[in-house]
Amino acid sequence: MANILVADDDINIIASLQFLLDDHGFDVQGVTSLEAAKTQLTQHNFDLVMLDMNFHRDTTSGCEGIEFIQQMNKLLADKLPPIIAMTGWATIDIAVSALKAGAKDFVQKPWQDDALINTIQTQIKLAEREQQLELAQDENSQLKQDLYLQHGDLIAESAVMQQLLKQAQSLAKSDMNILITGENGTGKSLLASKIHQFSKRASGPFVSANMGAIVESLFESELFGHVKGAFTDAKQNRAGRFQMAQQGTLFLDEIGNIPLAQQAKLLRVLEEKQFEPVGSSKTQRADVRLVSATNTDLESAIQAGSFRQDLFYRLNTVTLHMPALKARKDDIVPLANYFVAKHSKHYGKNDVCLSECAKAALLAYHWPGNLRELSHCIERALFLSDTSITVESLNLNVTSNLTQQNALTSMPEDSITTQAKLTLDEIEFQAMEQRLKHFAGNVTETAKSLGLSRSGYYRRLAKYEAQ
Ligand SMILES: Nc1ncnc2c1ncn2[C@@H]1O[C@H](COP(=O)(O)OP(=O)(O)OP(=O)(O)O)[C@@H](O)[C@H]1O
Repeated sequence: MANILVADDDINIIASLQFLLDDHGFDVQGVTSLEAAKTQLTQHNFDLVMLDMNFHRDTTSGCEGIEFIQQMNKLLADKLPPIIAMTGWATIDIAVSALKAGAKDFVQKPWQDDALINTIQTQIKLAEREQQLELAQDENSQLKQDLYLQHGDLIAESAVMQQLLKQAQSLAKSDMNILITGENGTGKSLLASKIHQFSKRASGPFVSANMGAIVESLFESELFGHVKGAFTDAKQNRAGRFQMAQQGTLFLDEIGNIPLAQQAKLLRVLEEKQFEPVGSSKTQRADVRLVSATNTDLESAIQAGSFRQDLFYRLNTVTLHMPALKARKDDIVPLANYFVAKHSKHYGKNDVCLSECAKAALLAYHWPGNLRELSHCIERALFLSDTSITVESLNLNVTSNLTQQNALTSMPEDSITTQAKLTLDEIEFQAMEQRLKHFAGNVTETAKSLGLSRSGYYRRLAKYEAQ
């Protein structure tokens, strides 16, 4: 039901509008002064304002109404609902000035009921459409980010992955919340996007948010959005992930990283299926299917008091575990071939293949960084290879930056030349990758040793992955 504020010093006008609008299903709040109108507008959400232009018996200039519109536009900007100016007979100049000041339309008193209702409905619809447009623009940029996930191929030849996919496919049809566990780089995000594609919500958006990369002070704004002016840097209305994911799937990655204080806020949305953007008291329905992922042991985190048990139960109606790459050996060579094809295309190389010895080496390696490490390992090897990827070009025995230096010095001359052609970004990325290997895939330790926060680490990683 739409809420309408009627501001007029004549209580008869308020009463008759209340009567008429009530009859058409609107909720009406009446005020007889501009001060009261200002209080209402700053403290509550309205869908429309009907504003008289003169509030003192002896004034007919309309200046009071016009000044009020200008003042409210400055104060509330995008949060200001559409205003319809009410003018008396023969005051067309006032109506024009009101439109110039920011009113959306005007009606002349005495009004015709049908025309008035029509004007009100049109303005409310237009305002809604404007809001949806803003939301769609935010969604578009988010969807572009997620595109690579939506179209990513998923290689799963091992029995364990076949079984997991079958399970995911049947669970996807329900609307249950799903928790995906597994080490970093095992393909949790990719599985989440597949669950979305298998689900009834496939035609809706797939929106992801990395909880490890969100600064705590912006947590609510990121998830639930904010309205302009809600805090110092809130220059525009902004849709949060829950709004962007309406009728689709929201993927919360690194769920174990949500600070305790914020966990309560997420829990409330999951329990009540509704939320309010920061700075707004307008409640919105959360029509999303939640898939979350973690590489931490949430049950231990619950024991340690750093993760809420009630939130855990809300998130994991069902749990899917992504096995580490070393536990699905049958996938290693098909995945390596897939990455060779993918990166070859990117670098314009043709007909590069894995030597038999290289395949054996890939199978023997323990892959602490899982598929992400395999992908980067193949990409780097492609740089160094012409027709065949050899064991040497895979460079698999390196366990620290120091040994990486040694390995570099023992490389053939032309390989060093190729390394020397790497950009600073590529060198930095290699260093991050080596460090991750050194800490056996533990992101917290890796980030700490590089002097980065976890979120800083993920931001850099995301930058390379987008390249
Ligand atoms: N089965 C698969 N087939 C092909 N590519 C895959 C597969 N699984 C993962 N990948 C690719 O490996 C990389 C890492 O996967 P993804 O980001 O899904 O892992 P993750 O477990 O979510 O990692 P993190 O825990 O670090 O967020 C991505 O580039 C992804 O496209």
